[in-house]
Amino acid sequence: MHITLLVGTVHGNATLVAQAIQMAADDTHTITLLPMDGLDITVFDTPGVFLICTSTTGVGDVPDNAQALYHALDAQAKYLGHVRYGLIALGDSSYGDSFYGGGRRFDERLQDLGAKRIGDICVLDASDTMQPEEDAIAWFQQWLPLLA
Ligand SMILES: Cc1cc2nc3c(=O)[nH]c(=O)nc-3n(C[C@H](O)[C@H](O)[C@H](O)COP(=O)(O)O)c2cc1C
Repeated sequence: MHITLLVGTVHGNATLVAQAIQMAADDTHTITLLPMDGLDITVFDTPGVFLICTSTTGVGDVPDNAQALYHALDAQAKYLGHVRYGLIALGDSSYGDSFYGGGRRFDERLQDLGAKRIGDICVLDASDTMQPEEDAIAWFQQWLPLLA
């Protein structure tokens, strides 16, 4: 199965997590890692499933490189009932109510458009883990069988 791994990041933590996931994939899955920069809703026409890996900036906002794609989900809104996705959300619980808000924004908007999230959100809390890559890989190994 093909997985398109969409990465939203400010300082690169989400990219490191995404690269670790890509390295951890077995032979039955191919993963294309795509920084979100400049993407629009047509990326969801790609065959296969999607894995969104995004951090949060500002006060619960999506990273700058994810703004175009996030806003395209409004500006180019269309039914995404064919889309299945997983979500890895980086954040820091010290931000209180805006904790992993960037990931939650994508999750809410994609579900508004009919997309189906597979599995629970993988929340990587900078205040809680020193090993986000390892945590993400452990989540990913549990997530893959849910795609069958
Ligand atoms: C300026 C700034 C604002 C942030 N705002 C939030 C926030 O509102 N909610 C949250 O959960 N994390 C917030 N964070 C924490 C980041 O999401 C977290 O450090 C993450 O690991 C950064 O990943 P990145 O390097 O891929 O952007 C913020 C970090 C910075 C530097």
